[in-house]
Amino acid sequence: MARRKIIAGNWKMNKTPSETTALINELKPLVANDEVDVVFCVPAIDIILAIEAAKGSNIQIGAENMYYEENGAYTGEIAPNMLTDVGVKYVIIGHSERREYFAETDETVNKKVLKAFEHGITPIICCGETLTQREQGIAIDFIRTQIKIAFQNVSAENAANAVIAYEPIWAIGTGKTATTAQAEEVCKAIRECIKEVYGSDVAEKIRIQYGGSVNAGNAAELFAEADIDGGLVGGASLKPDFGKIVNYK
Ligand SMILES: O=C(CO)COP(=O)(O)O
Repeated sequence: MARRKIIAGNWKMNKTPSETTALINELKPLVANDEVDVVFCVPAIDIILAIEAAKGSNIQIGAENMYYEENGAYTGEIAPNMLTDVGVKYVIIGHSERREYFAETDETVNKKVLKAFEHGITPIICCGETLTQREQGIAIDFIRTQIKIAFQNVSAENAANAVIAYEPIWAIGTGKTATTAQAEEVCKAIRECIKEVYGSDVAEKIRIQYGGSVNAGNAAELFAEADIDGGLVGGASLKPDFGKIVNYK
């Protein structure tokens, strides 16, 4: 079964609201491609303007984070219904930068994933090993644990619609991409793990992205792999290069 590719940009902590409209207007014609899902995950304060600017294009807007409670005394957090209220369809959950700098754990990732589905938002669930873990040969074991905890109590129907982003931490923002074989090996292992939990139907449907120094030069080779269904792109998503990544064929 052919899975539709999903190519998402993660703007991280870049671009002010005034820069947002200009960047989306610049990229809009470059990312026009009806054969893939194109998502821009932008800072919370940019979301409303991004949605406005993306109107009439194939770009869907996502958030970079979300809290797992409905509302209340959680200063500084964004609730799921604040995102759906303005038309957000995707949310990145458990990016390694959030795990490292903002104390996110596999357990909070799981709570956020469940909450996102409850609100009809598709989570882009991030996983990935450190360089030490890779060198010690425990990368796949580590990622299997991340995945199993992230999906606890997630129904098969929801799991089939989830997106997983495999992002080796040592490849993020370093210019050091995993080789195509390394990326495919782990994405395949993730699909195998999903198959063990949910069966082959869900495993065949779920989309698995690769992220970590994806650029216009390596996207085509990565996305041609059997288990890589697109990319989560950081630095290169802020430039016209993103158009080349989306139109990688
Ligand atoms: O973390 C990433 C996307 O979420 C990858 O970032 P870079 O593409 O800048 O390496």
